[in-house]
Amino acid sequence: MAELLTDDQIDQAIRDHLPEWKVADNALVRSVKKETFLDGIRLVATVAQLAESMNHHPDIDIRYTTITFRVSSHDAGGITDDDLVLARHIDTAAG
Ligand SMILES: C[C@H](O)[C@H](O)[C@H]1CNC2=NC(N)=NC(=O)C2=N1
Repeated sequence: MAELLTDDQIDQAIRDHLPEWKVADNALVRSVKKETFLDGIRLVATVAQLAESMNHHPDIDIRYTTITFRVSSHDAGGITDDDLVLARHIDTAAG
């Protein structure tokens, strides 16, 4: 199981690599606004494949064309490197 990151490590990672993300309730959170509902669903499907390949899964909230991803390591009870990696993959998929 990946090690929990410190608040400073998380803040540094957001500053350096994940500027679209914020920390809320011990998780990384980002919303993505797509042009259409189906564009959003396609993004969800892409992220789902990535998550399965990593065996690390985001919480996903779908509201019309806005998709919100919430990423944390359930087993570790907070934010780990696995979450940073998944967040980077989500950014790539989101375009
Ligand atoms: C049994 C299975 O490998 C675990 O439950 C995996 C599944 N996906 C997961 N996803 C996330 N975000 N955190 C986990 O701790 C986690 N654990």
